[in-house]
Formats: sequence, structure tokens, C-alpha cells
Amino acid sequence: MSSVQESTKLEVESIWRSIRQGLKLFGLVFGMNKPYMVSSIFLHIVQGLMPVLTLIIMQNLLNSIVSSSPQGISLIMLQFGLFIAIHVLKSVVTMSQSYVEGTLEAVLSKFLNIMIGEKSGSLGLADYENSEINDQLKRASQEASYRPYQLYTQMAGIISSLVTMLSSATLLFLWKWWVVVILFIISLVSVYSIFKLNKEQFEIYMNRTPLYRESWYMTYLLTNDRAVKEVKMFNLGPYLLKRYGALLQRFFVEDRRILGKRVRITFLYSLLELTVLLWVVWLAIRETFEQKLLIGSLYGYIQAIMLTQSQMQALIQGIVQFSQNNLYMEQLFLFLQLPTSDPVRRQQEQALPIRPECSTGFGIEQISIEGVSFTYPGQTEPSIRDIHLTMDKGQTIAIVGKNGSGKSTLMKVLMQLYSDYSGVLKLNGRPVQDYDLEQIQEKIGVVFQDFMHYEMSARHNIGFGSLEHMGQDEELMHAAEYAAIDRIITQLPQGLDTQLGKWFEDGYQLSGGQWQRVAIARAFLRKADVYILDEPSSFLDPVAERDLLVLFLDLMKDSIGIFITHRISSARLAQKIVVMDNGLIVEQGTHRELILLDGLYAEMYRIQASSFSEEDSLIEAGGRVSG
Ligand SMILES: Nc1ncnc2c1ncn2[C@@H]1O[C@H](COP(=O)(O)OP(=O)(O)OP(=O)(O)O)[C@@H](O)[C@H]1O
Repeated sequence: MSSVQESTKLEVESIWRSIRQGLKLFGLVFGMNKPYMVSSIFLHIVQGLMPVLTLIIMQNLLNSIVSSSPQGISLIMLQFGLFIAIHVLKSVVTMSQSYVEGTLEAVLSKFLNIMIGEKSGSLGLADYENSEINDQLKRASQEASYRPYQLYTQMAGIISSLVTMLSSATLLFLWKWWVVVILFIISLVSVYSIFKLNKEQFEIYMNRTPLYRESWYMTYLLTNDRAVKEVKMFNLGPYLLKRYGALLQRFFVEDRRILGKRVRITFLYSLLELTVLLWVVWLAIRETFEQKLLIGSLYGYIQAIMLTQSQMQALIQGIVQFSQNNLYMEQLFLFLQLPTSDPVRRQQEQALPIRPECSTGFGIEQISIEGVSFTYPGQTEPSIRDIHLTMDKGQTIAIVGKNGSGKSTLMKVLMQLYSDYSGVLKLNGRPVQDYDLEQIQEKIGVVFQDFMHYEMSARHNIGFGSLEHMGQDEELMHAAEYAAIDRIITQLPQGLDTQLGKWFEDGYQLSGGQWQRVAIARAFLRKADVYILDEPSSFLDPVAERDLLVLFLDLMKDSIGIFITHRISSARLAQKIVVMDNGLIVEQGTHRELILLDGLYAEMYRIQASSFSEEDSLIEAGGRVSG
């Protein structure tokens, strides 16, 4: 097959795909609001008939005036009445249309944004860490509020233009059929070239999404309150602005090139069309001059020529824009059909069997991890390898290890945030897959290393730990007490209902440690069987950290308590200490056992202890000198 044939086949395929997507969209809108959709299509058809009806009425009116037929003034009056009626009808149609379309727009945007929100919620952590999916998500959410509606109105507009074009072309066809044929051929060729251009533009757009995200990130850094301190102190503003400017310049150059091409193509075809049109107008004038046509008919034909041409243009524009938006719609539908990596959603979507005794009413008495390994998507090396660990109710476990040794990864796998791990994870002696995974997550209270600051009230910030307790002040304050943040909350201007953070009006900004305590309270609000604190003390002062851990140990009598820490002074409080290195558990035991083992833990202990004794001796030496 030659390259021209191949490319034509691709274009035809793309038109068919557009039509299929368009029908899918009509189906979607129809499902959302049937009466409005039917009214909208009906109004578009009526609108499409209006220009030719107006033209015929005007043509007859003019012909009646110039021919001064025996019926005289009464016929003229009748036709003038029709002329008034058609204009009134036009206004009614336009007004009704704006109401119906406005409603449809709001409905479509609402439904699609909710659909995208639901889809985003169903994605797994691994999906969010995948840059390609992030691109898709960004495209989908950015455009959901306007693209589908644009597409819908374009499709409806195509119907209108088609009706107008067919009706005016019929008038013209009855007079000079070959004019219609020539105009049709010119339009067909122009549609083909514009389709090709659209594809090029779409590819540019697709390749651009990661760069769009980068440019978005630059503006985020330049305008975000969390980044502003570092941006100022490291004087990053000019650098970030330069990178941002370079990206915008690149977009500008590409856009200008495509625009130039588009204008050249459109100009060429318009010129061709205009030549044909002017020739035909000249023919009509000549026939009128030769008294073969009445002046009303001359008016009618010139109008019909203009209408056919303008509607063909509108039709081409409509089809072009429609196919352009359609490529974006395709992306939206693809995103909505994306399979999730989330273990909980997968279990629900695939309706995997759950043992009746494992669906509700169970408690987590024991967790055993048997030979679990996990490699992040896109990575070649596993981040945790052949992990064996058992944890029982009433036990507190500290996990220590160097940066990047796999501590947080192990916890995320345990929390069922990733699905593609190898090995066996058991709860109460049964594989985790026998259980309702959502129920398992509900039985875990967690403080992540990068916990959230919700720019909402203190009530929301704590209440998000257990939505059913959101309205119960006593429960919320009880959780706050565990995290030693209750006094601060009581002193806030509106107590629990005080807005936290600085993003919204009347927000009260907490310190880093106070935010962390709020996150801890959030985890404690949940009546969980397992509590996981990933570096809970990173923002806390040493006294606060110790108080927190002592309380934590006390609270864990009926639960399993796991905390990740870099401080040996904290780790030694736990009943079991697990030491990780390079994705492996290299040691486990009590503080005493591990010191006696004299391995990595003992070394970490010595380094941390010696830093204090060195400081002590320096202080002592300093004291002696000054003394
Ligand atoms: N989302 C991710 N995608 C790919 N690799 C990751 C991801 N998160 C972590 N890693 C890699 O996995 C390894 C273990 O990371 P992890 O966060 O579990 O370490 P950690 O022991 O908790 O470290 P730290 O003490 O610094 O918090 C690291 O090499 C890290 O680069």
C-alpha cells in the first residue's frame, strides 16, 4: 500500500473513531438528562432550517413585490406576516437554546468531574507514582469541565450546519447542480488536509503533557506558601522563572508554527471557493439581466450560494474541531477505563471470594510476614527482600535502619497499599487475601512520614481518622489528649472548629510539631488493631517524643504498635526492635539482645551514644577553660 493510501486509510479510520466517540458522548449526555438532550437536538434541527426558510420567505416577498401579481397587497401582507413570524420564531429558538444548552453544560461538567473524582479515588498508590498515569489524570481533570461540552455543542452545531447546508444546497442544486458538486469536492479536500494538521497538533499536545506538568510545578513553587521560604532564602525565584519562561517559549513556538500552517491551508481553500462562488454570482446576475430570473430569485440564489458556502465552511470547522476535541475525549474515556493497581479496589471490582469469617467482626491478633519481597513499578531492584517477621497483639515493634533501607516500603506493603508483592502476608494465621482488604485498612491507624496538613478545621483534621466520630467532640478531644495537642486546640479561637493553615480565611497556623501531633491524634481517633507511626517524632522535641512513645507503649496493650524511628533512645523502648539494611531485615530482638549481638544496631547505638558523650566532654572541657 502506498504511503498516500495508508495515510488516507488512517484519516478515514480517525473520522470513524471520531463518530464512534461522538455517539458515545451522545449516549453519555442522553443518560444524564434525556429531556434536555432531546430538546437540544430538536432546537438545533429547527435552527438549521431557519436560514433557508427565511430566505424562501424573503425571495417570495420580493418576487411578489416586483411582479405585482393580481392578488396584490393581500399576498404581500401574508408574506410579510410570515416574515415577521419566522423572525419571532428565531428569537424563541435562540432563547430556548441558550437555556437548554446552559443546563446541559452544567450537568455534563458536574457528572464528569464526579466521574473523574471517583476514578481518581479508585486508583492505587502505585498508579499515583506512575508519571504516565499522572499525565492522564491531569489531562482528564483539567479538561473535564469544558472539553466534553465543547464537543457536544460542536456535534449539535454540525447537525444544524448540515441541515442548513443540505436545504440551501437543494435550492442551488435545482438551479445549477454542478455548483454544489464543485463546492463539495473543494470541501472534501480541505477537510482531509485539516484532519492531517489536527493529528500533528494532537501529537504535539500529547508530548507536551509532561512539560505542562513541569511548568505547572514551576508556578506551584513560585506561588506556594510551603515553598516560599526556601525560594526566598536560596534565591530560586529567577532560576525557576527562567525555566518556566523557557517552557512557555517552547509551547509558543510550536503553537505559532501550527497556526501558520492552519492559516495557509484555510486561506488556500477559501480562495478556491470564493472563485467558484463569484463566478456563480456573476451567472445569476447575468440571467437576471437577461430577464431569465426575477429579482427575488436573484436574491434567493445569491443567498443560497452564500449559505451553502458558509455552512460548508462551518461544517468543515465543526468537523475539524470535533475531531480535535474527540482525540482528547478518547483520552478521557481511556482514563476512565484505566485498570486500578489498588489491592482493595481490585478485590472489589473482581469480586474475589472473601471467607465469611474474614469479612467483618474479626480482630487482628497476629501479623506474620513470610518471605515478602517488593519491587516498585519501573524499578529493577526490590526495595524489600525476603522479609520474615511476626508481630502479636500487645507488642510494640520499632523498625530502625539507614535511609532508604526499606522501612516505609515494608509498612506500605503491610497496609495493603501495593498489590504486586511476592511472599505471604498472614493475619491470624490466614493469608491476607482471604480477608476483606478494606476492613483490614479500617483496622489500621497510621501516621505517615509525610502526613497531610488539611487546610480545614481542627475537627476535620482529627475527624478524618474516623469519619463516624467527626461530630463527637469528646472522642476528638480524647484523641487529641493522646497526642498532647488538646490544650492547644482548646485555646484556639473556635476550638475544634478553628480553621487550620493559612490557605483560607481566618486560618490559624500551627507549628510543625503541632501539625504532627494533630496527625497523631487523627491516627488515634480510629479504634484500630494496628497502629503504625512512621517517624512520629521527626517534628517533636525530645521530651515530647519520649512522652509520646511512653503513652504509645501503654496504649498498645490491646493492639499491635509499630513505629519507625532513627533514634535508638526511642527504639530501645519497644519490646522488639527490627533492624533493616538494604531491603533486608538484618537483625531483630530486644535492645539488650541486639547490643549483645554487636551488629548494625549496636554500631548505631554506639554512634548515637558517643555523639552525646563527645559533646559532654566538649562542654566539660569548655567549662574548665572558661572557669
Ligand atoms: N515510590 C517509589 N518508587 C520507586 N522507588 C521507591 C519509591 N519509594 C521508595 N523507593 C525506593 O525504595 C527504597 C526504600 O525506600 P523507603 O522509603 O522504604 O526507605 P526508608 O527506610 O523508609 O527510608 P527513610 O529512612 O529515608 O525514610 C529506596 O531505595 C527508595 O529509593
